[in-house]
Amino acid sequence: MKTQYVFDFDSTITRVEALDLLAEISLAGRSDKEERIRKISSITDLGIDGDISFTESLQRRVVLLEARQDHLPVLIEQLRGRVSKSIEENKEFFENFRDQIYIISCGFKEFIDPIMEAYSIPSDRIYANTFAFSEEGEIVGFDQDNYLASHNGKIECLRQLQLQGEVQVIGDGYSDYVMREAGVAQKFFAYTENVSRQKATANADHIAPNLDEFLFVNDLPRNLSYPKNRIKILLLENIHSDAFERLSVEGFSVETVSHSLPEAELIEKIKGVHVLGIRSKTQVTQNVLQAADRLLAVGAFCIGTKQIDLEACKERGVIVFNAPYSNTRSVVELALGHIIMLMRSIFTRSTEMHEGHWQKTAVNAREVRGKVLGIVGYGNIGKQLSVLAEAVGMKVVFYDLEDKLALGNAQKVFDIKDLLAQSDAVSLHVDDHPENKNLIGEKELALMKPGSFLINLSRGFVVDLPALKKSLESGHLGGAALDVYPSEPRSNGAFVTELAGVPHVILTPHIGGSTEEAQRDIADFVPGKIMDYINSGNTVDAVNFPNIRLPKQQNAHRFLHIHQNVPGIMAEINQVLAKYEMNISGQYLSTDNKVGYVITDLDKEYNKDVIQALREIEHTIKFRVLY
Ligand SMILES: NC(=O)c1ccc[n+]([C@@H]2O[C@H](COP(=O)([O-])OP(=O)(O)OC[C@H]3O[C@@H](n4cnc5c(N)ncnc54)[C@H](O)[C@@H]3O)[C@@H](O)[C@H]2O)c1
Ligand SMILES: O=C(O)[C@H](O)COP(=O)(O)O
Repeated sequence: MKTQYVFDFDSTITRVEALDLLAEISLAGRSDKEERIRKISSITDLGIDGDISFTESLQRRVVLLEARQDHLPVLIEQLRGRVSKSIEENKEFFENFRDQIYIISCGFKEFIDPIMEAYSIPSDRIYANTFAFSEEGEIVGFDQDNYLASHNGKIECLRQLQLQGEVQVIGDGYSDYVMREAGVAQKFFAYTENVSRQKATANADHIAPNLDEFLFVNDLPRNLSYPKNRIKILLLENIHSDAFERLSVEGFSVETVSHSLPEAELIEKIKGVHVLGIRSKTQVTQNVLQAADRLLAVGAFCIGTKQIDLEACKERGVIVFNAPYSNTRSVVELALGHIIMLMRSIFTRSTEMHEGHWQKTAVNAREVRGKVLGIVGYGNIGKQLSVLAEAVGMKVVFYDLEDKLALGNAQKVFDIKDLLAQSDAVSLHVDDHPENKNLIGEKELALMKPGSFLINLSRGFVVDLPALKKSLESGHLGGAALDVYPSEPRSNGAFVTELAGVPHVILTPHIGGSTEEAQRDIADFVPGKIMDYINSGNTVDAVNFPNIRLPKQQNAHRFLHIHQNVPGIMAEINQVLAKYEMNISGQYLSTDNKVGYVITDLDKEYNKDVIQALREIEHTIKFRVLY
């Protein structure tokens, strides 16, 4: 016997309560509109939660509505645009299962019928109230004899239908779950895509945040192979709330933690997580990855990615994204600020003022105009700094391991020693490669011009701090500004550094990239990349993986196969596809020396056994089906 699916309408099929919307239309332009709408909404809720009888709720609302027949076409038009997103996306389910679907609603057939007609559900499968009109076309009431106009009317309505087979109710309110409670339905799915009501979720056999989840649980044909709400995303380190917002709106289940987690805690927390979001503090090690049983992607919500074992991620088919430019400008502005503050002895003057001492002097206060700025590491940040420093009149020299185009009037030097010897300020912007440890040590500091300044906003391990302290205390270096340290705390709180208390030293707590603009931009950029990968398989801008931009596919299935790059594997994949007579509409491949990533688009219908066969191919790392 076939399962019968009984859907509620308001706030389930549609995102809104239709009578609330009707009130907006019928009361438009009235001075008491807001007051009446508030009353109607609260009466709606009282009825839905079962706190007053439904008949009473309906009567009171109809009086307040003062609606007319000619308001209904406007309402229907607006409702068409407010169908729940996942219901719209699974229209085919309604078409294919229309003989097993009923709508039982305490709303009104006058607006439900035309909406459901577009979903192939005929009027005779829709059970709802009907309006009563005056001769002038005013809505004056409703058919009081309809079961659905009375308290617990849905129970009686469903009982009268005498449906055979299991009856599943999908709805958001009290009147829906009581059908299961009364024994006329066997299962109740609390539908929370639009509203989550405590009484409904507490009494549900299953909570369905969208129709995809309902279809997945019932193993019914659906638009998405895996519901998005089942994809768990863990965001650590106080990532900007826009990221949470974007990913949640997309339908993913997102959890946030305000700080970084040590390895042991992350090992526990990572289980079942599909996407991990971190910043510069969280170490994604082999051990963490071993525990990560569902991990598909890691998002570094920053520039640096050396905190992540990129190779181990790749070997496990875990794609890593970062935000390579989002905070570049913020770092540059702070670096320039540090340079100016050091040249003018601003922190010394400011400290004196805080201690109640007025010291107006030009000693050790110089303009930056005409001074030489030495930039070590002429990448994204180094280049931007070069441009801004020249704009304030500095002469720029730079040193990079790679051959780089000099911007503006900047001069390339071929040996770091030349840069150190001629610069009034040296600013470090090298990447976080381990070989850069102690790039600036005792020897390099000794080569710097007497009275010059060192600025480090790259990585803490790049500078030998005891050597820097010695150089500053000896009076050789004029001052320093540090934003990064060899060891940084996981969360805000106590911090100790040997540079504390040393004069002419500016210390900032790794805030180069911590501006509202940068963090907002990162929170937009990285989730965009993650969603692109999860939803369509795109790996454009992945840090550790072959990059591939895929075309959008209509009416097709997409198989994503990640494998070790060994000879013959493509042939094997295609043999399997041929064996199962897959009709391939597109195939894309990208490889590097370790892994291969092949994407196959197929016609809608296919033999599901092919999935297992593809998974079983030797050297397969990960396999995913989209749509
Ligand atoms: N303080 C902060 O909040 C903050 C924010 C963002 C980035 N950063 C750090 O800033 C640094 C630079 O970032 P980016 O986006 O410009 O990186 P990038 O990769 O664009 O540039 C780094 C450049 O350094 C060069 N380089 C590496 N080692 C070198 C060496 N030993 N000598 C000379 N050149 C060397 C590389 O060739 C490259 O051109 C990174 O370490 C990054 O982690 C810090
Ligand atoms: O790599 C980076 O972008 C910077 O070091 C900033 O890191 P954060 O996001 O941890 O401040």
